[in-house]
Amino acid sequence: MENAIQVRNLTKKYKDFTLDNISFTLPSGTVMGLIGENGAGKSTLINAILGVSDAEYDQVALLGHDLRTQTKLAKEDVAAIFSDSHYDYGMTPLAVGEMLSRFFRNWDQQKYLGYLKRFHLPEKKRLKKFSTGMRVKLEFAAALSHNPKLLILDEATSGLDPVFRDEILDILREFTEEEDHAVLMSSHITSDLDKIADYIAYLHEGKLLFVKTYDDIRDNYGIITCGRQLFDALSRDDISAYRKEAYSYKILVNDRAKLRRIFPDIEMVPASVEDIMLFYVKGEKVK
Ligand SMILES: Nc1ncnc2c1ncn2[C@@H]1O[C@H](COP(=O)(O)OP(=O)(O)OP(=O)(O)O)[C@@H](O)[C@H]1O
Repeated sequence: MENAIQVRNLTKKYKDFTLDNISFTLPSGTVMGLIGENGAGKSTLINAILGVSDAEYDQVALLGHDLRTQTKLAKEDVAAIFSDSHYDYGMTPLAVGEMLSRFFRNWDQQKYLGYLKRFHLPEKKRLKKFSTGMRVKLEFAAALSHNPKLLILDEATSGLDPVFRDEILDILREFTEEEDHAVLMSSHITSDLDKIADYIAYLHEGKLLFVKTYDDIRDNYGIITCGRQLFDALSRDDISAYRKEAYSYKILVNDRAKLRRIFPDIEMVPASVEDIMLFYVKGEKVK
């Protein structure tokens, strides 16, 4: 299987922030959710991968093409969607389609008109009269109609209502059924990622804390609630992060089965992606 995205040792420095030596791979045919608190560096990473902002790196390859030496090829089959439209607000959807048909060799006008209808977007209304959600829907219609192989979404779904978000998740699921397609999506709506992500990449304060399969997270992470005695008895290696409460500890662990073997009576529940974020941001870190 080819990789849709390959990033090796990417660093981007701002005055007060460093995106620090990021490496990861997104295999084709899969969806990766990029999570992290506000200011963690998600947009900075996405912009660097798209070549929108410059960054230092050993390698960035999109759909097998090197971003530095094969820039045009690398970007050709990539579509990026953000949380608002980047088209001129004086344009209508038809004018946007007309413009894009000249720009993209794979433009599919019938598909585009189909999406406008499906998303209830008036063909001849100017974008300035659209709501933000409608403009983002237009971005999806446009992005999907030039038949990209890699979709990169930066908080693209956050302003959308739950019904349409659900429809978009269905569309993304269909999209990645093609084995040479892939999606990288940053989102604060972790329940969406629960429904669709094959991989979760977690950025925290400019560092990539982990890239794990969703199944690994679901099957192995857990939260233990216990007193001081058990907290002290646990190996530090088994504690990802913890929170001290009035009379107990809440501990994020990443190997439920192992702890269940050692402490059969332990009070432990599975941890969601959101739980993991909360522990890393608000909890004490052991490692
Ligand atoms: N052009 C810039 N110049 C200086 N600093 C910047 C610039 N763009 C972003 N930053 C800083 O980089 C850090 C990461 O910002 P970024 O937008 O990548 O975070 P994010 O994870 O996408 O956050 P959010 O969830 O709020 O969208 C922040 O501290 C931000 O202030």
